[in-house]
Amino acid sequence: MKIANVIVDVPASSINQTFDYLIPDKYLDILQVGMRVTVPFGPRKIMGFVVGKAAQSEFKKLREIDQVLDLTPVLTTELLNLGKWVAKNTVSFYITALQAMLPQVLKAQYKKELVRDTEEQLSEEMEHLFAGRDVIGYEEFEGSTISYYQLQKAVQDGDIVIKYLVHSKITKKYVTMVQPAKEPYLMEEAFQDLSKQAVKQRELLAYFIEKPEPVEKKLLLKKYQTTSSTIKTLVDKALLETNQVEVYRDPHQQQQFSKTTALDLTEEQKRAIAPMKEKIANNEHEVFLLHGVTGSGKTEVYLQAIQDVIHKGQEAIVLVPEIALTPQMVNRFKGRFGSKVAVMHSALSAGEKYDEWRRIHQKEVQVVVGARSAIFAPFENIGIIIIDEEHEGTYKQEDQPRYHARDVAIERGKTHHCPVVLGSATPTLETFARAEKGVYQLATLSKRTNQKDMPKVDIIDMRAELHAGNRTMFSRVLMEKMEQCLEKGEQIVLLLNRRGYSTFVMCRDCGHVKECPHCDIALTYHKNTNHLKCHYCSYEEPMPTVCPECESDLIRYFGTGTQRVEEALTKLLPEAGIIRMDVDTTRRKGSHEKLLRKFANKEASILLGTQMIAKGLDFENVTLVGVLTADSMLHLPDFRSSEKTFQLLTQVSGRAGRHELTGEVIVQTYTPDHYSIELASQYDFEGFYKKEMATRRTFQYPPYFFLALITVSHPNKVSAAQTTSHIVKDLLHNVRNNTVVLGPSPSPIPRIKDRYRYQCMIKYKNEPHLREIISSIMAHFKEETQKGELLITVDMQPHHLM
Ligand SMILES: Nc1ncnc2c1ncn2[C@@H]1O[C@H](COP(=O)(O)OP(=O)(O)OP(=O)(O)O)[C@@H](O)[C@H]1O
Ligand SMILES: [Zn+2]
Ligand SMILES: [Zn+2]
Repeated sequence: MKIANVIVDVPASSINQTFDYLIPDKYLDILQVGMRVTVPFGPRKIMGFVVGKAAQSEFKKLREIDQVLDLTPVLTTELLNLGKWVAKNTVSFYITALQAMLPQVLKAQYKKELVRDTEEQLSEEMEHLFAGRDVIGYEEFEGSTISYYQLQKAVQDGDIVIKYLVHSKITKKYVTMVQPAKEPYLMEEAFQDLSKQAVKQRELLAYFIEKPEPVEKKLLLKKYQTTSSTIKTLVDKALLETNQVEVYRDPHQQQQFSKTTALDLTEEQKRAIAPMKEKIANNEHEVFLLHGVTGSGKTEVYLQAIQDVIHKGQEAIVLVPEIALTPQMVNRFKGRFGSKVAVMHSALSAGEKYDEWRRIHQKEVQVVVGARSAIFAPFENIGIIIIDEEHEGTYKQEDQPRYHARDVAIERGKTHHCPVVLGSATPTLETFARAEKGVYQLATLSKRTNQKDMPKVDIIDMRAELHAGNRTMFSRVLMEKMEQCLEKGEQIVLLLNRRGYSTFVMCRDCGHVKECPHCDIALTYHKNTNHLKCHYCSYEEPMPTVCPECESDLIRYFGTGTQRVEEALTKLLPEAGIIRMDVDTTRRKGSHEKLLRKFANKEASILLGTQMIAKGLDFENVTLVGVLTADSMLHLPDFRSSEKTFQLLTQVSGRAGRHELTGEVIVQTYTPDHYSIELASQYDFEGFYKKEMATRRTFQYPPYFFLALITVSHPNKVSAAQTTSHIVKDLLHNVRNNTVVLGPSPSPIPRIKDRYRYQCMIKYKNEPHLREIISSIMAHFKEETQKGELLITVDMQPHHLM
């Protein structure tokens, strides 16, 4: 097999095919599928992945692979296939999909070194190469006569470890360890021989006679108040030896994890977990929906299912939404499984992410807890995949490749013959519908583990407040409750949902919101033209000056930021400490955690924040939850706005009364009788599901129809519009009769970075060749897109329609 099929890193064109390269002799024995290589491509050298090997090529004049970057594959065959699947499903490039599976640092060039990892004698040539050192540069090996195959063998035997030294600032951390070089009795002898004046040397020897184990040099020096030269003297006398040991940057190093053990499950939990355990035991794939109210003990179910998987020697992937990946959450997994757990989330530095990835790659851990991209963890024997809060939008990647982690999870679950558990108090309609149909198996937890009822929710009509002369953003009831709460020394969570502010227009007198007559979706206010527009069907009208319902002139788009709320609150309740959590206060690394810790330590009574405070938090002293404006999301130009409102209200209500103290929730709104608010206040998921499903059916939205969104952007507005209408025409030619093609219409954000954006939406029920159709339409514009002016992006199953 002298030929390698390589996918090259050129995503700018339509290059989705492999290129053949000759494998130079020196790499013949070692090159494996899944390794990264550099290859000549035109005048340049670029990176690529080896995705196959062959004995022959249909091409005559092949160029040679330049360098092989890995000695062990970074992508398994499963991941290579998965990459193909992702590329196909999301209509993106294979190379882009492969890149998405690797940590940032493996997408770049890096330097390597060889680290000796055994005390045993290496082969003669190897000993010669290392020449008494523990670490040597990879170039030294390449300059030697030792073959790649010999090296690979030594690596496989665990005698030598290859470490990546990344060019950028991301480097590994080493510490120097000191240990005795001789048997204890010989050390004793040496101690006796030492002159009495050599106080420090004697102290160090005495230490190692007592404790003949490696110790970190830094600690040793500190303990005995001495310098490196003392150690060096003893090393020169062959009494001590030092070596470099790599330490993984453990982001959770500082924290203590108190060990937990499995709780006795409640009857409901037992019933929920039983079929999962069965599937795990039998290596069978199945998708479960674990539908459990907030505080019903879903996490305990995950933990005990994972326990089974670990027992079997298999691995588990747990996905958690980014913002819920708090120390609290991590502790629950580390507390149960200790060092078997790797954590992957975006707050880690690139180096830390790489370290965690490598711990997975080297099978040093069996569980990974992480945000979206952790779904690509390079495990090879997966026993369960869990997606907590499965309804969360962050599981959809909003960038190429636009995959949904849930889809990838199910695909991997099939390959590994293992169960996939989707957990949520408020599953998406798509998921719940599948569970109802029996495509997924439903497991329900209907009660809180503390045996308490869900906290009572009061809906406050803010229009009535206004009419009663209260122009603040806090209703009288909320003020009163907050004061009572503070008197009792209990804590408050206040949610200000900022998403969507100032895009929709509402009458402050009657709560009327302008909606599109054809789509039942709020119109978006366009400041530059002073018009209201619908982004689904392009309908538009001028911004009204008075409310069409009640003729009040208080119709406007309004905005309230967390900062303003904080200021107002400080004036009203000067004695209450307030912690504000929003994008501004959590930008710095670790600040999110710090703020939560402060709140947990009761350094403040009120936690005020955006939706990032709605998830996963579990504070026993929180008895009051206030939602300042429940409607703010309701009128976004998004068919999921009711669903998102219902989810958010349910989640945030779930933060109250999770332990001994009884909780209470106040929801302020201008539209108190909107079904998503009403039903959320009654914790009536099924009621909401039925109502919302009917709406979706009427307006032809998921889960009844699938969506695909094509966005075209171009610096020239006319070109963008024309290309889009060209695409619409092409689509209409090719799709089935019951498929709806909408557009061209301007994107909700009509211009980004001086590019004009138009979109076309496809609503379809069954269109088996849609991806091919779209691909071929895109190929039609290949020349233009290659020039860089025109950009066409495809989002299959879009989550946001921006
Ligand atoms: N079988 C059990 N017996 C006693 N306590 C339990 C049991 N299972 C879970 N708990 C406790 O109940 C509380 C709520 O459980 P958990 O946080 O797992 O619920 P959840 O459904 O994941 O909640 P949320 O969706 O709100 O995050 C936790 O403090 C947990 O330790
Ligand atoms: Zn009005
Ligand atoms: Zn419309």
